[in-house]
Amino acid sequence: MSAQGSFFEEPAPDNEIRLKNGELIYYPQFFEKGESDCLMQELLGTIAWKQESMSMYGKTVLFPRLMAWYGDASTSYSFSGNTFEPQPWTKTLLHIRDLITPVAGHPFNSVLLNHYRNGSDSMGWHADDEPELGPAPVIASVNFGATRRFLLRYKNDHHLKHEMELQHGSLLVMKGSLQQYWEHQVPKTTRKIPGRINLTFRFIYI
Ligand SMILES: O=C(O)CCC(=O)C(=O)O
Ligand SMILES: [Fe+2]
Repeated sequence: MSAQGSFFEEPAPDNEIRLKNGELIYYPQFFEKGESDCLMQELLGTIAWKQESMSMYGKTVLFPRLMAWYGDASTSYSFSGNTFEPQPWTKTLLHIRDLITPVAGHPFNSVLLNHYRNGSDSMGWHADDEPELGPAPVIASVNFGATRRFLLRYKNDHHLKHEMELQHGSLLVMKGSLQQYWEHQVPKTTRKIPGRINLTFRFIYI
C-alpha cells in the first residue's frame, strides 16, 4: 500500500480493542526486554511495598498482594475504606510516567503500584470508578515480570467478557467509559510463576 493510501484510509491501529462502551489499547512490548528487567529490579528494591489491610464485615483482611502509592503531594486516594497519602515521585517512576504520557495522550499525577509475589496474589473484580478519577478516566497500566491474565466483564451482563494476557514490558491504556461499564480482575493461578509488578498511572482531580 502506498504511503498516501494508508494516510487517507487511516486504518484502526491493531492494538486498539473496542469493547461495548469502553476502549483498551495494548502495547505488548512498550519497554524492551533489557529495560523491563532493569525497571522490575529497580522497583522491587526501591518502592516502599506494604501489605495493606481493609475491613470487611467487621474483620480486618489483608490485601492479597503488596501495594504502594506515589504521586504529587496533593493527590490522596481512597478505596476499600483506605485513604492513601502518596509518597513523593521517585526518579524511576517519573521516567516511566514521562515515557507513557505522550502515548496515553493524558497527564498523570499519581501511580498505584501492585506487587503480585506469586500466583496466590491477586486482585478481585472492581472498576477504577472512584469520583476523584473523574467521569471517564484514562488509566495507563504498565506490567513487569510474570505474565498474568487480565479479565474484564460488563457490569450489567457478566456473560459479556474479554480476556488478555499482560506481559513483561507491556502498556495497557484503559479509556473512554470503560470504568463506568466494565469491571476487571487479575485472578489467582495455581501455576508456579515468578512475581509481577503492575503500575496504574492515574489522574486525580482534586
Ligand atoms: O494488576 C493489574 O493488571 C490490574 C491492577 C488494577 O486493576 C488496579 O490497580 O486497579
Ligand atoms: Fe483496576
